[in-house]
Amino acid sequence: MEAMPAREFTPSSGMPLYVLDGILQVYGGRPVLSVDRWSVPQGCVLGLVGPNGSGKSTLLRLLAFVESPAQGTLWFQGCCVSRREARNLRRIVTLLPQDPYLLDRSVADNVAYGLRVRGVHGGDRKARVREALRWVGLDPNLFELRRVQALSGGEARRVALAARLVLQPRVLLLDEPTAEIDVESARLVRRAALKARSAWGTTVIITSHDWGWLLGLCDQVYHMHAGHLVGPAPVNCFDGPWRVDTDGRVWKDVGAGQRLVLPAPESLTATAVVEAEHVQIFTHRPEDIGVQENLFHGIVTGLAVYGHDERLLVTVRLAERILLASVSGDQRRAHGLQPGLGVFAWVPSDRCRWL
Ligand SMILES: Nc1ncnc2c1ncn2[C@@H]1O[C@H](COP(=O)(O)OP(=O)(O)OP(=O)(O)O)[C@@H](O)[C@H]1O
Repeated sequence: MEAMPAREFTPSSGMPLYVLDGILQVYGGRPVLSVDRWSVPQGCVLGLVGPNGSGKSTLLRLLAFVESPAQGTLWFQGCCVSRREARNLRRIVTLLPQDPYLLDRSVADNVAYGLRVRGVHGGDRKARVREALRWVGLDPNLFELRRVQALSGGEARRVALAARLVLQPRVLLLDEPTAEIDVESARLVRRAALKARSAWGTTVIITSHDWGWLLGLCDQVYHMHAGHLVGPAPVNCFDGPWRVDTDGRVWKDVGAGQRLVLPAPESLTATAVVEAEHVQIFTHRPEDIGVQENLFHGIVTGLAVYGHDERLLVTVRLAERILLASVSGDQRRAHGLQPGLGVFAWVPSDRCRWL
C-alpha cells in the first residue's frame, strides 16, 4: 500500500475509511458510474438507494476491491489501494452480493469456509460458526448439518450473511439484502448490521430500493441516479427528455395529465433534482396562487423517521411515480399524515438543480 501524500487529503475529524477521487467505471465502453469526490466515515452504517441500473452494485464492487475503476483513485484508511493491496484488503472487506453463491455442502461448512481459508481451526471456528448462525436467527442445532439445497431462499440468504458475519469484517457490504425476504428477515439483517458495528466497529454499506427501511437503519442514505451520487439528502430525480413550453421553459407529464414545469436546462435530456426538503405537502388545495404550478395530487404511501431532528420522509404516489417530501413531526400531526391519505404535493420550480 502506498502512503497517501498529505496534500491530497486532509481529514477534518478522523480519517475517513474510504475516499473516492475522480472515479469512473466503464462497462463495454459505456460509463456506468462517475464519482467526483466521496468519502465514507469509519464505523458508519451507510445506505445507497436508487432505481435499477443506477450503479449501486457497481459502487459496492469497487468498495469491495473485487474490481478496479477505469479511472480515478480509491483510498482506504488513508492509503491509495494498489491492485496487489486490493487482494489483501479482501480479507477484511466482505461483500454479500445480490445472488450469493453457496457450496453444495452443509450450512456449517458454508459458514466456516472463510474461516478455514484464513486458518481458523478447531473449537474456535465451530463456536464462531454457531454464533454467526444465531445472529441471523438460525438455530445452529437445527441448521448446522442441513444441506444448503434443502433451505428456503430466505434461509439460504441468511446463511450467506452468516458466512460474512463470521469473518468479523472491517467492512460489510450488503447488496440488496432485503430483496424478496419477509419482514422478520429484514429485521434480522438490520440487527446483524448494527451488532457488527457495535461488536467490531464494522463499517456497513447497504443498498436497497426501500427508502424507509434504510432511513430507519442508516446514519446517512445516499441517493444514486444514472451512475451519480446525488444526496445525501433524500431527493426526487426527474429524467428527461423534456418538452419545451411556449415561454421557453420545459415540462414533462408525471401522470394523469399532471405537468412538471421547470426552467430550461442546458440539455433536454438532463435530469432535474429536487430535494425532498423542498417539496411541500398540503391536505387541501392551497389558495395561494404562487403554488398552483407543479401542484400534484397523490396518495401518501409511507412515512419514515430519519435524521437527528425527527424529520419524516413522506412517500406520495402520483399517478405514475413516487414523490418524496420531508416534513417535521409537528407538520405530520397538524396534517394527520398517514398512509392512504390524499394530499397535494408542491414542487417549487426554483429549487431544482440539473444533473
Ligand atoms: N458486467 C456488466 N457488463 C456491462 N454492463 C453492466 C455490467 N454490470 C452492470 N452493468 C450496467 O451498469 C449499470 C449499473 O448497474 P448496477 O448493477 O451497478 O446497478 P444497480 O443500481 O445495482 O441496479 P439494480 O438495482 O437493478 O441492482 C447498468 O446500466 C447495468 O446494465
